[in-house]
Order: sequence, then C-alpha cells, then structure tokens
Amino acid sequence: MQRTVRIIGAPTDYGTNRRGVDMGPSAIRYAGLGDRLDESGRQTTDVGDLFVARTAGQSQRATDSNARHLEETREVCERIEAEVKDTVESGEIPLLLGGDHSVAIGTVNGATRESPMGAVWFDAHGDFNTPSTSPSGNVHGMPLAGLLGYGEFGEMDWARADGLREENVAIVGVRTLDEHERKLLRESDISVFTMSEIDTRGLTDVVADALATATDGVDGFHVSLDMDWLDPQIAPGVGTPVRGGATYREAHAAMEQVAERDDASLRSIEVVEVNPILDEANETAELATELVTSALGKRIY
Ligand SMILES: NC(=[NH2+])NCCC[C@H](N)C(=O)O
Ligand SMILES: [Mn+2]
Ligand SMILES: [Mn+2]
Repeated sequence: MQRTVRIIGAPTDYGTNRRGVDMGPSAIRYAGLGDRLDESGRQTTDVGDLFVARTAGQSQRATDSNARHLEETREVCERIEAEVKDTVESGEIPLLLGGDHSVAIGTVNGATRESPMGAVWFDAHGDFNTPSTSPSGNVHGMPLAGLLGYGEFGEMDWARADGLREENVAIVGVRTLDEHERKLLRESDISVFTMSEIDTRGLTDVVADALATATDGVDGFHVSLDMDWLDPQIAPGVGTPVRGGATYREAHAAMEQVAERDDASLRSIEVVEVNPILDEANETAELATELVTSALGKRIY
C-alpha cells in the first residue's frame, strides 16, 4: 500500500528580495496538483497553507542585511517543522509547497526526527551561503548551510538539523556558485553533481549516484526540488533563473528515478521557488505539478 501524501503550503517570500514566490502554493494547486496525484493512484490530503505573517508595503524586500528576515523565516520554519513532523509520525509523506527555498530548513527539521537522513537537492545553486558569506543577504541562498550548521547557523538550533548527514547530501544540476560558497562546499562532505557532469555522464547515471549517496546507511531521504534546476526556457517563473538547466525529459526521468526507490524510504519532498508573477500563464507551476507527480509514482505506461 502506497502511503498517503499530505500537501502543505508555505506561502513565504521572506527568503528573497524578489517578491511573488509566496503565491507559489496557490499556483501549484491551481495547476491541479491534488487531482493529478489522485489520478495517478496516490491518496492525498491537503491541509491548506500554514500561517505566514504579511508585511505591508514594498514591492521588493530590502537589501540591507547579511540575512534578511531571519527572524520571520525562523517563525515560518518552525510551523513547517511541526506540521511535517506530525505528517511523518502519522505515516504519511509530507509534500511541502514553497515559497522560497528557505522553507527547506523547516521541512528537513520536521522530517529527520533525529534519525539519520539523506537529501537530494535539485538546484542550479548550492544554497550553501552563510550570513557572512552571502553576497545577497537572501536566506533562500543559505538553507543547506543552515541545516548543516555552518557559520553562524552553528548557534541556531532552529536551523540545524542534526539528523541530516552531510555525507548523505547530494546537489544535482549546479551551474552557478558564489566565491565563498564554492570554497565552503569543497571543504564539505557534500556530493556536488554539476551540470557539466550531467553533460558528460548523462542524467540517469548522475541521478543514480545522487540517490545512492542520499540513501547509503540511512533509512530515509528528502527530495528538495528547486524549480530553477530546470532550464528557464521551460521554467521561466523563478526568481533566480540560470541558463543551461535540465530539460523537460531529463527532469521527468530524474523524478521517475526518485519514484523507483522503495516507497518507505522517501521521507519528505518539497517543491520551491515557483514565482507566478514572473511566470508565463502558470507554466512553471504546471511543470512543478507534473514533476512532483512523477516523483510520487506516476508512470506513462
Ligand atoms: N534557492 C535559490 N533560488 N537560491 C538562489 C541563491 C542565489 C545566490 N547564491 C545567493 O546567495 O543569493
Ligand atoms: Mn536555486
Ligand atoms: Mn535553491
């Protein structure tokens, strides 16, 4: 029996200066997420959106600190953590809809339950800045460093997820890194699979390696799907697009490889960075819906 998927919205844009990504959960639901999953044979429940306090005013967030809105991000992530924890404890699979990528701090903290866990992070970026290395001050560029307790995050219990094992973390699709971020990643035990490696070895081999990394010696893994992993031509609705991303077919193939893993080992999944304001007729949200459905077991035949 396949486990039920619990859909949880986290409509936050506190982690980025480009606003609009807080509308991601609506756009993804509007694209038919619940129905698509039901049609594929997956049972679902949708608990709606978690509370995210609105701040009035500016069309873009300020750009004046090392880690902007960290306090608001903590609040949102603690709510996510509680809901995800409850989901995992009740035997369901949490499907978290972002929001910017800072939500991952909540999802992974809720999913680990102190038991060692791995993660596959599909992303154009490393998300491995710390407040002192970040060139932008955007927390969505920091969640992996936060979860692994790097830099200032070492002191932040709410961000660090002690169950996430660094040697079981794989990033897939990387094609841009900030200077200090690159250095810190090289010193870490994270496996980084760049877009160039995908070009030379092929996507299937790379994703097989990433999944092997994420599941080796642990009893569960998390999937973090940043929509900027994809090429901006097919996923234009993201705040930090980078040319040269995964194709439509590569992305589906990767998600099907995720689904081929034992259903019991998938601890949690999230899809983030869908920004409807930057999108074209909701195509990025539709693609997010398709990919998540593939990852949760939908097959062509
Ligand atoms: N989740 C994301 N889209 N992250 C983008 C991060 C971009 C850049 N590395 C930064 O720190 O600002
Ligand atoms: Mn990214
Ligand atoms: Mn990201």
